[in-house]
Amino acid sequence: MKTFYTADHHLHHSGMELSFGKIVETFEKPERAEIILARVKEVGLGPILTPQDYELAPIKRVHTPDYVDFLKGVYEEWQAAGRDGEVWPYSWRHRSMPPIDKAPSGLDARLSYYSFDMAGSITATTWQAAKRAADTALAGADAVLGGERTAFSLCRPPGHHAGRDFFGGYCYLNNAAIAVQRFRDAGRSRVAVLDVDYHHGNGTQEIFYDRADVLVASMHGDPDFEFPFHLGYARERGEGAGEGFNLNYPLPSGTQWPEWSAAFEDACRRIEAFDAQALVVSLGVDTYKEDPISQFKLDTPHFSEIGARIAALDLPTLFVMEGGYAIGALGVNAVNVLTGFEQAG
Ligand SMILES: NCCCNCCCCCS
Ligand SMILES: [Zn+2]
Repeated sequence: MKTFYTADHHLHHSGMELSFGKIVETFEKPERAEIILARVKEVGLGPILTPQDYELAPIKRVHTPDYVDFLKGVYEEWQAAGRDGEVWPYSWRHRSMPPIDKAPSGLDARLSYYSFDMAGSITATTWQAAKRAADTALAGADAVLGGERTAFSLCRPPGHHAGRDFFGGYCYLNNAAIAVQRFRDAGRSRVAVLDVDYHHGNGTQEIFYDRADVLVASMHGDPDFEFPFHLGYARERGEGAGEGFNLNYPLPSGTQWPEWSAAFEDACRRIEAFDAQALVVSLGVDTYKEDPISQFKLDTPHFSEIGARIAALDLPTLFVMEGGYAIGALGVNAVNVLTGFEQAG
């Protein structure tokens, strides 16, 4: 299996995070990608390739031009406003407020408009890192389109919380969605997304919510208690042409393998029935029992079983790295999915 990776991910590193009332080092740190890369090498998964520069067109097939322009230019605006440090939004629309349908002009107002939380900041080089993560997903998609049965896009920063025009949850560009659209633009008429990250893939849901050509399935911490809180309920099944093509499996705190795998199996069966021509897996491994910010109880061998079951879907498959914050086990857990896939034959 080919792995696509670029050291350009180091260009994004939020200096801090507000976690349960304390300023801490961000959980989404560069070391994450390095640990996974080391494990890829240790098991001899396959060649490690640097993605080319895909420019902006494939990104703008998913994200709005104004959002892309915003992400690209916001740090410069921040500096022009006489500010240093990192760019942080700090206010968001409440459900009681009337919606606004176009971006305001003020810097802080646009930061609010183009985000939904303050899990991560925007540094002077975040845009570059996010763009290269999208390149990494595109290179993986092109490898599968070129005939590879599967590929691994070791993306950082992650992407599944980013929507058409908003960042949040450590995500800025939706790498998995950009890969899905790459498959669609190459003529794969139906593409499935399987989001196994602990958190609901709210960005991916939003991007494909009104579409029947992309089936999105996510099993995750119930939004009644878990980030991203505001959505991820089973009643959210898509809208318009997309009705029935969005599958949410919210699960309770403390969920263990039997319950998690039952939801996962149902999602796999729905993907089999969808008759997709390609599969994109949003590979988060924060479902692990010792993940510092998550509440599920999967264990390291379970990640091999996840990979084996995905292989049984018998689809051209792209794995796109998302979350996973238990630094000690992150490499083994993430790569177990990939070796589990390969060993299933
Ligand atoms: N500060 C602790 C809560 C972190 N909230 C954002 C979680 C994003 C997970 C991305 S997979
Ligand atoms: Zn997550």
